[in-house]
Amino acid sequence: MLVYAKGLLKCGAPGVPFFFDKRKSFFTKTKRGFHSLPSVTRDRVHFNNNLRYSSKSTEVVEKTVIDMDSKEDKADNPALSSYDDAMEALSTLISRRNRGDRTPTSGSRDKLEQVIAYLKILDLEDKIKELKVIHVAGTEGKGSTCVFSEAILRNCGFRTGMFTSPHLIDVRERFRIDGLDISEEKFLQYFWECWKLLKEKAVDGLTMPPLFQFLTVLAFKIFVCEKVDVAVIEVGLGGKLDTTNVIQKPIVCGIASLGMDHMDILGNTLADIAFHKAGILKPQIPAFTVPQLSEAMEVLQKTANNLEVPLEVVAPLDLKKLDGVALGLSGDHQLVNAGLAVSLSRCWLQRTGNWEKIFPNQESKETEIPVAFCRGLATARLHGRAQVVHDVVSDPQGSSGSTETSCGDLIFYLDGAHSPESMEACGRWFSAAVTGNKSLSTAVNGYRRNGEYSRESRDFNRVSKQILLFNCMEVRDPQVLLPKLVTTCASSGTHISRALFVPSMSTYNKVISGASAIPSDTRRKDLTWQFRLQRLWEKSIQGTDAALDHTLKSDGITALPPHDFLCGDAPHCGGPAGTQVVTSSAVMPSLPLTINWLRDCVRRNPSLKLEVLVTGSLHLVGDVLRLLKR
Ligand SMILES: Nc1ncnc2c1ncn2[C@@H]1O[C@H](COP(=O)(O)OP(=O)(O)OP(=O)(O)O)[C@@H](O)[C@H]1O
Ligand SMILES: [Mg+2]
Ligand SMILES: [Mg+2]
Repeated sequence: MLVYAKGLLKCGAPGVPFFFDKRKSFFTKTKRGFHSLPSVTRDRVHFNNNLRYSSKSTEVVEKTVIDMDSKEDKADNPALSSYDDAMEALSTLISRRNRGDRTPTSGSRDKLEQVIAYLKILDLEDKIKELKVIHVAGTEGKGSTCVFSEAILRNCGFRTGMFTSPHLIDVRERFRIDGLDISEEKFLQYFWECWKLLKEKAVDGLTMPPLFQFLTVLAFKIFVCEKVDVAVIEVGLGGKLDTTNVIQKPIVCGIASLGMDHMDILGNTLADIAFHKAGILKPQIPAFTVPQLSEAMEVLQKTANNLEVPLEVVAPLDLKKLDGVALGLSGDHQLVNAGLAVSLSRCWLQRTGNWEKIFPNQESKETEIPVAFCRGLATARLHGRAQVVHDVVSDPQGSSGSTETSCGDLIFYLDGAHSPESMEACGRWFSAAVTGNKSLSTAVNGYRRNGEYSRESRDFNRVSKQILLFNCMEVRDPQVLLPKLVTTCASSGTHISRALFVPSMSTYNKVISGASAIPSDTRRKDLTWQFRLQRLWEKSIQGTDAALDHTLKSDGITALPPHDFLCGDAPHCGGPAGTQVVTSSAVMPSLPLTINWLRDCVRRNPSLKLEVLVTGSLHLVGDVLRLLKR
């Protein structure tokens, strides 16, 4: 359903394609990846898609069969494994905490020692000391800062490795080599090498690592074997006790914007959070951060002083210095991340002795941004951060293949904000994007179908509606997140007229790939959380006190709202028998049904331009991208 535009950006660098080809068949793949191994015949391939969905609660997927013995055989011979086998093996490493259970676990202080033990088993303990690392912590903007830094150094001619989290669609997104997700072939090769060694040697006191620890040591394995010049590494959670903090001597450290998230683990004050993040600073290794609230900055500065770290606060990037080039990631907050990335990259080049070689005439012009840096900043890409996707809704009655259909427009604005500060950033970006969208020049971090520009003239006759598609994890506080979003949008002139609350499809106990099957919609879901979100929306944002379970059928499945729910000025009217309840929101039974319903809405109303902000959870954003991609 989706077409992306791969074009030349203003600075002349080719745009990086966002979605890569769907997975090639296993047979092609193994032939390409493992030439020396015996050829594989179809009947030896074992796909384990035998899944059952729980009828009870939050999308828990239970495997009816876990055939791990045969997985071990595949570890001996990667050519026998499919990508799904690797995902299934990975899923067995998911611990309680990954599933949203935040009960404190004991022994986290020993965690880094445990990671070092895994590195020893993989013969990586000394080799990772050779990696030239940029290490980035922070509450918001870590991933974006990493992506900008990686793109800058790649455009300066270096072989780059980047490890970020989380992934949205496929676990390989976490591992980029030279700016591209690692190939399946290489992933499987390194994955099984690590898996096998750890399985063999990790016994008794040292069991298999939990998921994030495994992924981190796998990243080290990949970067060492791929001989990257620079390894850009994002902290998973916090800093001090994070698995990535086994890095002893990075070239430079970055601390992105700090805010209130993961308080259950990091502490309830900004100072507590800053203390954990500052835990990545290393004696005398230069560090950069962005402007922070004084409560956070004091802690960062104190830690830096104790470690004799030169800590520099970097101002947001001045767009004028980019010579008219737009950043590859949208939103004003990205200027903050880009500024940090420029300083990190420059410092990395200087400390590795490359700055003078590459820019012999640039010493005196430190304040200028080299052209290679601009190219990196303009071509950096990251899914689900201020990403715009124009959906292509086909008109069953219209002339097929024509861009001039009689359907309305459906545009998704996707941003994985999930903290109060990022909600504000997201609200500002959404408002600016929908207001500026009339010029149709905003979709840098997104897609545009061919011929889209022909629609411009029709925009005058369209009725634009901004609606919200929202979910968040239960550990987060929607009482803070939702009002932050709505008031930020309102103060920038954007009124969100309707809100849809929907459960995510992704599960916390299964690692899936881009090609994994989309769960069927036939199962019943527990929508208690979504009804709570809706009640909150109606009460504290709309000021209504409606009895909201009117759409809930007796079998526990909600009905979809009528199609005119989004376009008319009159809000949704309905209610239990004999009552009239007026709402500006709805709980949707599932994400696939919601996307289809939105498409139906614009099919039925050619004058409607639906601008859907998808936010609150990176899982939700990833799921929507996955659905739009198909
Ligand atoms: N500098 C910033 N200030 C405020 N919000 C930001 C900033 N940078 C990014 N964001 C918000 O945070 C979201 C996540 O951005 P990004 O992936 O770069 O951060 P992250 O720290 O890696 O997040 P995560 O905790 O999901 O790993 C964005 O979608 C955006 O809403
Ligand atoms: Mg976060
Ligand atoms: Mg991240």
